[in-house]
Amino acid sequence: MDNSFGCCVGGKFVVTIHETELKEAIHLGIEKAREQGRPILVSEVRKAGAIEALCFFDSGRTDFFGERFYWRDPEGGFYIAGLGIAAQLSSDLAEGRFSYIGRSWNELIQGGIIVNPYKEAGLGPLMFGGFSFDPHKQKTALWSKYPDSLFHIPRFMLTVAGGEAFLTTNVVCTKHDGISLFKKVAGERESLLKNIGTRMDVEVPSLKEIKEIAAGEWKGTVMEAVTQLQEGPLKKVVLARELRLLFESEVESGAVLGRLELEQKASFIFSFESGGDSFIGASPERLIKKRGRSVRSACLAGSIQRGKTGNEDTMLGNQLLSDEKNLKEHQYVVDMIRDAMEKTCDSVVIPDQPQLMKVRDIQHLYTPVEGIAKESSSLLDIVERLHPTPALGGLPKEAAIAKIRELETLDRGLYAAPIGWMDYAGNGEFAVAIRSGLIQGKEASLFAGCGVVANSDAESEYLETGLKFRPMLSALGGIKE
Ligand SMILES: C=C(O[C@H]1C=CC=C(C(=O)O)[C@@H]1O)C(=O)O
Ligand SMILES: [Mg+2]
Repeated sequence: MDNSFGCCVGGKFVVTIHETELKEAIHLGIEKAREQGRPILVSEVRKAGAIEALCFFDSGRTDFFGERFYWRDPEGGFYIAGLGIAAQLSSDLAEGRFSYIGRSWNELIQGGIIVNPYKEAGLGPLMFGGFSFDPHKQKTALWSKYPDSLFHIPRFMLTVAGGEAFLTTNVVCTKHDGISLFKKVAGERESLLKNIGTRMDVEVPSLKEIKEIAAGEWKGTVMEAVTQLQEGPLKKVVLARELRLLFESEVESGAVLGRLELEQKASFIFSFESGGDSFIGASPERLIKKRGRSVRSACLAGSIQRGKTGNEDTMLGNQLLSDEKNLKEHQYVVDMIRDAMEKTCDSVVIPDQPQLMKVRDIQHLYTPVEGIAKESSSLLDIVERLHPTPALGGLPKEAAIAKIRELETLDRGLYAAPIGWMDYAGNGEFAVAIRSGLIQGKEASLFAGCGVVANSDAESEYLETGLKFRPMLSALGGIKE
């Protein structure tokens, strides 16, 4: 199989650099840091010519390995790629973690010097990262590189929006810095931009082995959950399992992202590196998008396979639209999201009936949600209200999380959790990090779960999780077609 993907087209990229603005801004930043006795964030945005986001990501492969992130939205027109860490917000707090990160972010950007003449969201100072699924769950070594809340403010970031590319440079100035800080950052930027467009094709290495982690035990857990769901008061609980993959050599996330981009056109594509590990995925599920006060969310739950022919696919879709078990699984999500959105929004619009969302490997029941957020509701306030929706946790929320903590052997880490970004104006977007995996050198863990309700069948749920592994398995060369 040919696993190679070229990512840069056109060969030559010209980026015009006017250093004066960054130089002046850093100079001012250092002065301000001395006056105020605290660090000052400096951020400069400029147009970047025709650079592809994945190309930019790949060009940081050596110098910024372990400090990169990548994001593409499902509409396909918006990309961000970050290299290096200008600042980091992290915490293992379990209670109040969303507001802690929100406060830390506001402190960091407060009084910052921002040179950004453009109107687009996702430029200038921006934090990218995520929150673990359940900060109360006992941690294992699997997720040791990711604190429960982890956000990076990149040194360099490429944003592609509305067909144009923008380069952001972020620097935190302290009272101890001098003008050598500018020289250092400008030098890094110059060598970064020189590297773009000269990358070699990267390949996903051969897959040696796929280990199913405790599949039999997992089915037993589903049956146990079904018994408890029949007794009430729990209505739904989402249970997940893991595959562990072994490769011939180290997996380069740029190669995996290239394949996900081609294969999963209707999904969010993301990657978030920390300490040498890389959390990566292709999620079809939006948690929340915010632009100004306009917000969008999605109810996504209830699943069936894709058909081999157009007719079969339509038939399966119709079957899903009228299947009692899946409709129930879906309705719990709609009810909870409506409630969470009504608490944080002035108005909310949700259609009465679900429609189908078809992605390459699976089809889902899908209900879009739109609203106007209250003046006082920040993006993170809404994330906190929504996470986890019953598509990832269950219903009632707290009881379901506690049940997962008790029954599931998997350490979910960032799987099924909010991953995304927020800029300095409060715009941003979080997806639910499903159809995902954690790459660790020559190994990777993949995760998939399913909504268990009182009339679930363990074998069908097992097969459904099999479908949900496919996006990552395929990108990693684990599906021979
Ligand atoms: C928990 C996952 O999917 C959720 C999203 C869509 C459909 C789901 C379902 O039908 O069970 C799940 O709730 C996963 O992919 O790991
Ligand atoms: Mg399901």
